Amino acid sequence: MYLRVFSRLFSAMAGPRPVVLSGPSGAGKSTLLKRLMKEYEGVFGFSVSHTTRNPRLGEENGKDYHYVSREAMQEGIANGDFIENAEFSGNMYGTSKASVQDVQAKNLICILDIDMQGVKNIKKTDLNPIYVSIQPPSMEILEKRLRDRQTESEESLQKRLEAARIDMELSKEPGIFDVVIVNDDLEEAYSTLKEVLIEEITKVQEANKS
Ligand SMILES: Nc1ncnc2c1ncn2[C@@H]1O[C@H](COP(=O)(O)OP(=O)(O)OP(=O)(O)O)[C@@H](O)[C@H]1O
Ligand SMILES: Nc1nc2c(ncn2[C@@H]2O[C@H](COP(=O)(O)O)[C@@H](O)[C@H]2O)c(=O)[nH]1
Repeated sequence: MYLRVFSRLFSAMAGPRPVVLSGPSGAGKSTLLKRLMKEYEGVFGFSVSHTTRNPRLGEENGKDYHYVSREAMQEGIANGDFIENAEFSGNMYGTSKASVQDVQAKNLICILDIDMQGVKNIKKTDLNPIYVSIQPPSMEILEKRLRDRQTESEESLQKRLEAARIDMELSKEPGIFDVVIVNDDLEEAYSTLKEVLIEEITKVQEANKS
């Protein structure tokens, strides 16, 4: 009895669980998370990663990513500023401790959009997120989505497709993800994602009322 009360109290004090969205480049993670953040304003906060890749048209420094040089990133890693970092498609990416703390300090659900290497490294920490894999319906559809997005050179596209093949295989392994969502029909994928997160969403909404 006391243990149950204590554990409820502790989980309320600890704040909402973060959410890790992972899956192949082009599967639809950003599309889904942007929609979630728009519908549930004041509930989610995005963990703004660092990257050495160049900004895409329309992306903003400090909002989509912190765009940094390889040297600055390596220095930050050496200083212990990052929870995890990875090399993906010829660029460095990483989640800084500050980016997660900024969101958690506001008692929001922290969303991390990270690749499979990041997932494996986050599992070694005490972050305790809900792990969601967003998968495309097929390699053919993924390739079409990536090409239509017009953000990648042919070289970058091929590297991303290669990483996607590995990601799609690994996502089938039991125990890595709490849920795997196939993003075929966007409305269906979005409503499944909301169902998965509704408990945490409600917690934050209740806390915001008081
Ligand atoms: N269900 C869907 N049906 C059709 N197109 C989609 C669907 N979901 C996303 N898209 C489109 O596919 C493209 C890739 O989506 P998005 O950029 O969200 O992927 P991502 O997983 O965030 O990729 P990355 O990891 O490279 O940032 C976008 O142009 C997006 O509009
Ligand atoms: N391990 C990490 N992976 C990250 C991080 N931020 C983004 N990503 C992943 O990189 C790829 C490519 O992203 P893009 O914006 O260049 O298309 C994608 O799979 C992201 O999930 C991070 O901090 N750590």
